[in-house]
Amino acid sequence: MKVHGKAMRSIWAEPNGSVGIIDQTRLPHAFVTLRLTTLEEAAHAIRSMQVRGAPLIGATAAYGVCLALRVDASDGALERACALLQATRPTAINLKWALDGMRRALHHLSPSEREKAAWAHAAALCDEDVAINHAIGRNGLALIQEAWERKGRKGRVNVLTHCNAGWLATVDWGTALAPLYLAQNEGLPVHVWVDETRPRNQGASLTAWELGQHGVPHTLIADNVGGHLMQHGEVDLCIVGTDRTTARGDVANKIGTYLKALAAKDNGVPFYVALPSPTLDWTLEDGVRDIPIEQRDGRELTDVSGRLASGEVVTVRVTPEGSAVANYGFDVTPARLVTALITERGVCPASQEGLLSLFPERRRLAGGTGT
Ligand SMILES: CSC[C@H]1O[C@H](OP(=O)(O)O)[C@H](O)[C@@H]1O
Repeated sequence: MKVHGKAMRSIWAEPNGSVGIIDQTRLPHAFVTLRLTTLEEAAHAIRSMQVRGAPLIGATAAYGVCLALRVDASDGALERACALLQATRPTAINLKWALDGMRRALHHLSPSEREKAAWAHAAALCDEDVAINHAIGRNGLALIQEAWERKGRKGRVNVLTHCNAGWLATVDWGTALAPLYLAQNEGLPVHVWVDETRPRNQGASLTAWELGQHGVPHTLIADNVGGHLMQHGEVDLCIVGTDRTTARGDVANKIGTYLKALAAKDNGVPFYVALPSPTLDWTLEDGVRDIPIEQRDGRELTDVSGRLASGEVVTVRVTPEGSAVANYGFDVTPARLVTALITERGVCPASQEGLLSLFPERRRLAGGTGT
């Protein structure tokens, strides 16, 4: 997507063998890029959320393996790199998907062949992500166009989104926001209600920023406003991302998504999940029971960062000393609350049969290991 008019991706390989990323912890107050040169720097980038978003986490892990193999391309080094990267964050399945893909691409090669093959596989993974997301954009665009027709092509189509499932969460285009970018490019009058998404404020800091860069009309709202807007007919549809979706359509996504889905169900508002196939966990069915939910440092809740009038960015504490803090990063929306899943292969019901209709090659695995 474009940053200050210049087209760029969220991650890229530099000619000197380093990996370029956008430091998302600095947005929206500063646009800073970093160069990762070691496995440890790649792992830190994921752990610290300099990069975040399920697809981008996977891409960063793939490049982290490349950086590791430059130092040591032995079987042991490959396994140690995958283990270190896998341990960075537990919920997004794309991490495991990317690392499993790197292992499959590399384990049969001799150590001397591995680094070159790793860089090629990581690059191909990134290109595949861009193509998947653009296809999700096209499939989601049709839903926005249908909403526009339902409104008699009057006013604007109001879409609510939670957290950041935009191009910053992927290599490019985004998942939940891809349909909005395509709608904007088509001249459809869209408007986005952007949940701020406490405590990390990915909506306020990232979604609002990237929509603004692309000129997409949007309004930032507190996390608890969405239900009120739905009650008053101000939301035509919801589109959110996912970090892991089970074989029967249960959706793990940023904390608070489940509550939005409940409000949408109660008000008859379509609730869509943009789901790239690498984010599907075919080995699980019951997401509430089985998807691991990340718990992060309580300081993400007790402290907030912001920019002073002087331009200095500071961090301040907003809670009393001594209060216990629970910082759950994700929740799981049961499939029954999801109107449909927007995948790169089309839109389907949030169900095992719905997913198998788009991914029939998985039918032989359904009910088996699923991998
Ligand atoms: C397209 S994946 C976006 C997904 O990832 C976010 O989580 P985090 O920012 O903690 O990596 C959030 O759940 C988004 O929906």
